[in-house]
Amino acid sequence: MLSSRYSPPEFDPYGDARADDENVLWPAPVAPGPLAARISLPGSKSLTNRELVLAALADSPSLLRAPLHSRDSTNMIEALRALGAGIAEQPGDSPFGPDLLVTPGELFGSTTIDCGLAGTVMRFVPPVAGLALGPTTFDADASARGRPMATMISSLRELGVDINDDGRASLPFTVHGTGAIAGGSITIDASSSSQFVSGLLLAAARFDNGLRLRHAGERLPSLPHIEMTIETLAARGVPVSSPAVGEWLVEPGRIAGRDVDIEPDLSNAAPFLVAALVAGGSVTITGWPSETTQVGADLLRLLPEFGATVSFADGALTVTAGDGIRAVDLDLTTGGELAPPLVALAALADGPSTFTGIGHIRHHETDRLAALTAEINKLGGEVTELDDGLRVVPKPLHGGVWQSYHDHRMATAGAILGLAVPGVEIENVATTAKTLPQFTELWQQLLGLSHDAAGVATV
Ligand SMILES: O=C(O)C1=C[C@@H](OP(=O)(O)O)[C@@H](O)[C@H](O)C1
Ligand SMILES: C=C(OP(=O)(O)O)C(=O)O
Repeated sequence: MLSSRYSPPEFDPYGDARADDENVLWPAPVAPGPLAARISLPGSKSLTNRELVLAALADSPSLLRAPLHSRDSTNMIEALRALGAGIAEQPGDSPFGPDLLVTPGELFGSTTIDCGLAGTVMRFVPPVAGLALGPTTFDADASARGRPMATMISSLRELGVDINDDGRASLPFTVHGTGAIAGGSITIDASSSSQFVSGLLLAAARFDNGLRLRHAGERLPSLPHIEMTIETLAARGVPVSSPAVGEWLVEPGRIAGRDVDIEPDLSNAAPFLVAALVAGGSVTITGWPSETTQVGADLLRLLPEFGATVSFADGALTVTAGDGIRAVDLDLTTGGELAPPLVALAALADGPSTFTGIGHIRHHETDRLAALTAEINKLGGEVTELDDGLRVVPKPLHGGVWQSYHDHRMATAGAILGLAVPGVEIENVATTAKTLPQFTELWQQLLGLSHDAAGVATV
């Protein structure tokens, strides 16, 4: 029997309960044998939060079917409600929570918005607040206050929005909305996050003069997420043209309401699929879209590099283990959010691996390069930070406490190692509620385990 220090968090996705609990250790279960699992996952964070913003800015109501219900989506819903959007639950077909009917309303400020830990809330909502009448103050969890915001603050100022940040160029700050944003032509440096580009594009059709946005910087990470923004806009009748690489043009115009099915979160599929390589056997994720802009689709290309076989049939993706885990040399510029599970996998591979193109993940929920290095090395591993990545040399690992740093993907990366390494205990596994409040239950389902009333895994 596993330790009994963990009991499942009581997370109310619509309440203001803080999911994080730093004083709890969750004993990560060791895989009891090769897997034969079929798992369904809740909706995509990136799609849900884009569709919520677009629905709030649209000119008629939208129905979001099978949206994500998690801390990030709750923060987004509360933010948009506070600014005047009507968002009501409606029974739907998803086992993970109700559909959402969004009725756009006149936008008013005079409110405070809690971004929690959500990059999508802190980067997508300030332009909406600029379109609202009255001041809107933005703040976030202490651990997220340091995430880069300077590009968004200076962009909005250049587009004609008054922002008071007391000279910090970071959270907290107040957007003094006047009900309109002039818009125009600006050049930004989005090297630290693609979300600056997405946040500006999502609201740009509502700017008086639209937006000509140019990125001039060392690098542009997470391009699939920008593609996702462009595609969700196109589906609502807003064309985004790209006259040159790193340049986007949005004419002023209406944003249409629409009913939309939210795809399952393919980035949250990563730890479950990776588990097949660690434990052996196979893992199937249901509802896998045949076409998508989600970067999780890259797993079809990436997991075979580690030795897996990937097959797609009847709308489900199956990953089957090969002989062992192969070392890799990967540039993850486009898919930085996939790095934590893949790095954990590499720590169990048959030779040294290198990951590059991910300098920007130092600015995710935590400095993920430092956090992965510290935690894997604490278990006996040998990970070295590079300028823009990590070098991972597999070593025999031992159990120990794995810190999560308020980072859902750090918590799930620890769970991956725990499949193979007895005695790994995850601090604050509840932080997975950021995008997957059902993580521990689904992980037990993955392993064919059940849990008792106290949430302790049993075979
Ligand atoms: O727009 C989005 O939904 C996201 C963009 C990416 O951000 P960065 O470009 O900051 O990596 C990604 O890592 C994040 O999880 C979600
Ligand atoms: C970087 C991530 O989140 P956020 O949307 O808060 O940036 C992530 O989910 O990996």
